Amino acid sequence: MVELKKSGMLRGSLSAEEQISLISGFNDLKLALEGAIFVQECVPENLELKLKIFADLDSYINDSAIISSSTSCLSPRKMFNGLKHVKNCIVAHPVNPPYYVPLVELVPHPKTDAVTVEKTYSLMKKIGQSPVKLLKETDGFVLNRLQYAVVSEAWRLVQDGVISPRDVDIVMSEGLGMRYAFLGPLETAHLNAEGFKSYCERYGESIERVLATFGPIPTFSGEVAEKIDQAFTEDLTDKPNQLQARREWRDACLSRLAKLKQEMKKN
Ligand SMILES: NC(=O)C1=CN([C@@H]2O[C@H](COP(=O)(O)OP(=O)(O)OC[C@H]3O[C@@H](n4cnc5c(N)ncnc54)[C@H](O)[C@@H]3O)[C@@H](O)[C@H]2O)C=CC1
Ligand SMILES: O=C(O)[C@@H](O)C(=O)[C@H](O)[C@@H](O)CO
Repeated sequence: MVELKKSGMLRGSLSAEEQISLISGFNDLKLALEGAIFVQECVPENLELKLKIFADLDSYINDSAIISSSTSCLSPRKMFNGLKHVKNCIVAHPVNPPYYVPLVELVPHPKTDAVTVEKTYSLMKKIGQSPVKLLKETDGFVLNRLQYAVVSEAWRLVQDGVISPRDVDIVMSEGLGMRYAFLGPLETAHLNAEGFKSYCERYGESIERVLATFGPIPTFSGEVAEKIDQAFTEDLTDKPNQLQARREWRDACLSRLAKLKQEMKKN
C-alpha cells in the first residue's frame, strides 16, 4: 500500500479495508496478506519466479482475496494453472509509467470467476486507472500486440533506409500520437471518413496493398538496434543521467496531458 501510494498509483482514495498489498518480497508475505482483499504481484518478468510467488500466495491467501499479476505478456494459463484459488486469479497489466498512464489490461485465466474480473475492474477504476477487459488471453495481450506491430514496422523502415530513427518517432509523436492521445485507431479511422464503413470503402484496398508489403519479423539485435540506440543517445552524451533526465521530461509531459484529458472529459 505504502509503495503504491509513493508511486502515485493510488490516484483515487481507497477506504482502509480496501487494502492493496504490493508483494515484492517473501519476508513480508504473511503480514502483508492479513486481511488483504487484493494482491498485485510486481516481481520481474520471470515465469519461474512468478510461479514461486503464486504458489506461496495460494497457500496464504484467504478465499475471498484476488491474486493479480502485473505481467507484460506471460500467459495466465501458465501462471495460474493448478492453483487452489485459480478462480480468484487475474492479470492486471499496467503501462509504463503506471502513475501517469492509466491503462490496465485485465486478462482472465479460463477459470477466472466473472466476480474476480468485476471486482478488479471496479477497484482499478476506484484508484483512477482505466481498465479494459480482455475476453480471452492472447500472446502479448492487446497493448503489446499493438505496440510491437508499431515498433516492428518502425524497425523495418529504419532497416530499409526509408527514414531515420528520430524522424520515424516524429511521425508518431507529431502525427499519429497527437490523435491517439485522445482517440483510438478505430475511431480515428471512423472520423477520417463518413464512418468506419465509409473509411473501408475509401481506403480498404490501399490498406491491404500496403500491408502486403510489410516485411518479415525482425530479429531485435545487431546493427539496426545499434543505429537506433545511437540516434537517441548522440546529442545527450554530454548530459549526465541522460536517460533519467529524458524520463523525467516524459513524465512531466504525461502529467500535463493527463490533466488536459481530465478537463476534456468534463466538456
Ligand atoms: N516496468 C514497466 O514499465 C512495466 C512492467 N510490467 C511488469 O511488471 C513486472 C515488474 O516489472 P518491473 O517493475 O519493471 O520490475 P523491477 O525489476 O523494476 O521490479 C521488480 C520488483 O521485484 C522485486 N524482486 C526482484 N526479485 C525478487 C524476488 N526473487 N522475490 C521477490 N521480489 C523480488 C524487486 O525488488 C523489485 O521491487 C514485470 O512482470 C513486468 O513485465 C508491466 C508493465 C510495465
Ligand atoms: O509500457 C509498456 O510497454 C509496458 O506495458 C510493458 O508491457 C513492457 O514494458 C513492454 O513494453 C516490454 O515488452
